[in-house]
Amino acid sequence: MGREESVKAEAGLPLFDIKQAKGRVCHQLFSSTVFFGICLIWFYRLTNIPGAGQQGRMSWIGMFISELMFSFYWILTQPVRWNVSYYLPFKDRLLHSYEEKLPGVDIFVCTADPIMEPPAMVINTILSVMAYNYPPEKLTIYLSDDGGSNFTFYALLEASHFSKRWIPFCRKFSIEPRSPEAYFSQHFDAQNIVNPQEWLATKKQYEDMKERIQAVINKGSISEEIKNQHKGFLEWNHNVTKQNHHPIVKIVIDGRDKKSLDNDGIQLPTLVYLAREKKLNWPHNFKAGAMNALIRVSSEISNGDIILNLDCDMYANNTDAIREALCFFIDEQRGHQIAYVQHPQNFNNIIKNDIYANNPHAVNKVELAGLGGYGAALFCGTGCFHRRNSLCGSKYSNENKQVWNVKTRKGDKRTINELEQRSKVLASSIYEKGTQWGKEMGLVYGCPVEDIVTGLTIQCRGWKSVYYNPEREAFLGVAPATLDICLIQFKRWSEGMFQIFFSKYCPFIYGHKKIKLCAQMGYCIYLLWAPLSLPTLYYVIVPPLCLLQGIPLFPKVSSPWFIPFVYVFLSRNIYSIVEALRCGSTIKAWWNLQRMVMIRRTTSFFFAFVDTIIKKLGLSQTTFVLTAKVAAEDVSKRYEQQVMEFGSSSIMFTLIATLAMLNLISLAGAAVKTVMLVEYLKEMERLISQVGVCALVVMLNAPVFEALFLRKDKGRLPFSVLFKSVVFVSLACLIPVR
Ligand SMILES: O=c1ccn([C@@H]2O[C@H](COP(=O)(O)OP(=O)(O)O[C@H]3O[C@H](CO)[C@@H](O)[C@H](O)[C@H]3O)[C@@H](O)[C@H]2O)c(=O)[nH]1
Ligand SMILES: [Mn+2]
Repeated sequence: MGREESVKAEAGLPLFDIKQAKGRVCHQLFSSTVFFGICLIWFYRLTNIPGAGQQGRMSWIGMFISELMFSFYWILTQPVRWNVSYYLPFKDRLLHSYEEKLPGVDIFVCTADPIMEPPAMVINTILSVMAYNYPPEKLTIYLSDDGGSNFTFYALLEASHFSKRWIPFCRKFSIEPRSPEAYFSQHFDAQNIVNPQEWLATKKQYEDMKERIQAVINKGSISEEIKNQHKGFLEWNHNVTKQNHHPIVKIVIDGRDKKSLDNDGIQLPTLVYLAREKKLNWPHNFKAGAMNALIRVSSEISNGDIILNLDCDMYANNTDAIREALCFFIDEQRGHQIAYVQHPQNFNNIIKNDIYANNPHAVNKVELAGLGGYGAALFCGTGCFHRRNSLCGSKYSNENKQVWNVKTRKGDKRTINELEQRSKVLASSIYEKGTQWGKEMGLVYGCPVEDIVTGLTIQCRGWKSVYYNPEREAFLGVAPATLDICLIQFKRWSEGMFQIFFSKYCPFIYGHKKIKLCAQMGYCIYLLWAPLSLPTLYYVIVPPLCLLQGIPLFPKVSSPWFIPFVYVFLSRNIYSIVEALRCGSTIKAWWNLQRMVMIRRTTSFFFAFVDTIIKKLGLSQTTFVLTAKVAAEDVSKRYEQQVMEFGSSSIMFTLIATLAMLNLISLAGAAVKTVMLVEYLKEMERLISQVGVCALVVMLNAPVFEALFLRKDKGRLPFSVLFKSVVFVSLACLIPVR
């Protein structure tokens, strides 16, 4: 077949395929046996409540309620596991038949603080997306700087110069990934470098640039010499602070300009710097506000039909990612239903065995893929391609097939100044007053997980969404490298999600008849993280207390009722190990995950639960605690060595230590009593399950004990935490258990 003919033959073919994972029926059968076991446990709990006045009655009822909550949560996690689906794009078909019809793509990169998100990191993300394999005249990149920092602006200018060398270099040698930092930090075999001279020169230019940026930041101000190079610096008079400044919009590279060429004479993509206006005491709605300003400003400047949004640490790791994502949107049969294509969040700093469980293998490969199977992939805030229309609030309609806008910016005759002036109006803080922005239009305001709630509203307007998890990760970011940061991040997430559950957006109500019941349940796997803290806390507090006082909470080992408990416990855990291994995890990583799950639930989720209630009562306001993307040298070193980082006496750490100590002391107490008291020994057959539960908690907490007793480095738990935890545990042991 000649090219012409093959183009014709391919024109009508689907651009993507959906494959369902095998074993659905098997899984359902397995789920039903576990469910049967759960029912037996309920029955046992109900029929064996200690009588009024008997010791342990309240504790028993508490166990029953906790187990009910666990069971209910487990039920929520099942439907997604029956519908795991994989989406496969055919980018070659796109290449052959649609090259001229490619739509404009606008890429948004968000940053918010030049200290926690170093400009050198931000521009690596920018450079990686500028070098995408996509027609540059159809590509526009926007950097939203909520930090309003001239350092970030300066770094962006530097990046715009370096891109002239970087993009042709990437093209010529087809290099991957296209973030210079990530590329040059790979291990290279000298023989494999095609052109060592050019390679070295590019590397040198990159490193010089990095040094210049670092020098400016170290100095703490920008020299007059640099300021004279670009009139954009004039925007930063001494009134500009992070929280308070006028809107700044600068078109750094204008793709229409005949002079904006790279070193090979090829057009550069358009590059825009934006710092939306901020005023003290005026809500700016954090990232959601930044995204909405980006949507408006970009509609003025380039108005690409497709929007890719990225956090500043998420560099592009696959040059063809745009083309792959486009397959889903452009497909002639099903493409018009799709609002967004979400990629999983992957990180390039995951260490062996992943001590903080930053890479949730089973979530990425099973749960999210299962939700995707119901057409309700979550929007996770970064690594997501959107259809501009649907993000702006339009409803899905079967009739309106999108006509893609294939025009480039070339036809736009407005001057840069006109564009910037108009954009400033759109980026001013009063612009949204009295409009539907943050409600029906753009990202939804008022929630720390603006992404999840926005995704849900889009689906409830009739759109479908795709979860796409390609073999080669499309984006890689920076995962938290200390326990503290992890827990704060999970607190923000769990709090935001629980807020959604309690708001008018609760999937069971808001999504009723709009998304599938199984998808509503799937959403609640995450939305109900916070309340899951309660039964977990119960399970790590009450059994050890009861053990100390010799009150049994589980059936005897010889009783037939012991079987459902063992079955549910073993089947759940063996299943979860198998699932993790199949998703590419390791046993050690799985074990670390169990520890992190326990710690998150008893700290982050618990504080999130409390804070959500306080907020519901109107006592405080929504906040967004930014995740730091850099760590001190010794901290990073301990991270590399897989040593947990504590190093402070935060209230979360005190809670972790207290719970660990409680279980340890209770175990020790039980051991002493077994040896000393004959009656206690007789009860052992009924207490042994509790010994098991406590022992498990103690084993999971091994790194906590190490940090309390053994370590000498700065990341250990301070003595004050040990002291407080012992006091709390002693007090707890004095409480009479009912
Ligand atoms: O006022 C703000 C606060 C944050 N950001 C940006 O939002 C992104 C995410 O912030 P980060 O601190 O990295 O939060 P993470 O916990 O890593 O973010 C996850 O969770 C967020 C919701 O809680 C989502 O918005 C993110 O996309 C998702 O990666 C970053 O690029 C920030 O620069 C802003 O632009 N303005
Ligand atoms: Mn992040």
